[in-house]
Amino acid sequence: MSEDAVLVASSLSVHLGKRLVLSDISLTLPGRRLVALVGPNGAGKTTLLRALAGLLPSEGRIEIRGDALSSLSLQERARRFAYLPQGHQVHWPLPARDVVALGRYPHGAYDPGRLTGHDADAVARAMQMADVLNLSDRRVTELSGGERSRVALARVLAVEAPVLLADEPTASLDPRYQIEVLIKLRATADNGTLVIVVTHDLGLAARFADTVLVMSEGRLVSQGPPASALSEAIMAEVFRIRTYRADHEHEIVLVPWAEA
Ligand SMILES: Nc1ncnc2c1ncn2[C@@H]1O[C@H](COP(=O)(O)OP(=O)(O)OP(=O)(O)O)[C@@H](O)[C@H]1O
Repeated sequence: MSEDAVLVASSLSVHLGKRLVLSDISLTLPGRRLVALVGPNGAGKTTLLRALAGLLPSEGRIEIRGDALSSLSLQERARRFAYLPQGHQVHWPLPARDVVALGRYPHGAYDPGRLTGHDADAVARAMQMADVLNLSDRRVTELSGGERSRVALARVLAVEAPVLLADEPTASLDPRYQIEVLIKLRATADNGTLVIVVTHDLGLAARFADTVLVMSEGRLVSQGPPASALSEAIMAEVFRIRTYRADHEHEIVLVPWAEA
């Protein structure tokens, strides 16, 4: 394993029922990276995130900071992987602050009403980062979809794990918050975390990610910096689209434009 690799997957495969859903995926990802995981519907992105976090049985080997995932207790896995599932919903009328405090559960904070100073600080940092401090006392069941999404993001930020896995964290957000969430995740990566974000927004992926992983039919078909991983050839072959490409303020602009 290279010295600064945080997450290594070797020959990872996943069967769901009788279907081979992930096939022979190998990855080596260092910390301090924002990685976008993209691919058409059904390509296997959610399955890969869940397999990496050990939430699904898989064949192959996964190492997190040099330790085999299979050797770690469930609690230790939950401390090392913060996982934001797709369309995360909380159905209990808890105050937003208590939902965010659930992010400290893997650290032994079992009662959100009685946090240690250290846990309370982590919760406050996460709420500040996700811009939800003003929602602290509001019941999550009474928040808008976008507000709930940001509270859910704060919950995973509060874990302060070395790896943050987020499945479509911008899906129900307005354009300003989509950009803001990516800026926050970018800052989280810059602070040392390996952040892996599933997204269908190729423009956000191209602009904000250091590395893009492209999946198709359960395989990793392209990986690297956005400009090469999201080449025109990959766009045509994997997504069946052509894109408009430009530079703006020294960033890549990539807009899905037409069918290929
Ligand atoms: N429990 C299951 N049993 C069998 N097949 C499954 C199961 N769950 C998912 N699949 C299949 O596995 C494949 C990958 O699903 P996955 O949810 O990982 O894709 P995805 O890339 O995240 O898709 P999307 O962009 O639509 O969210 C799909 O073909 C899906 O139908």
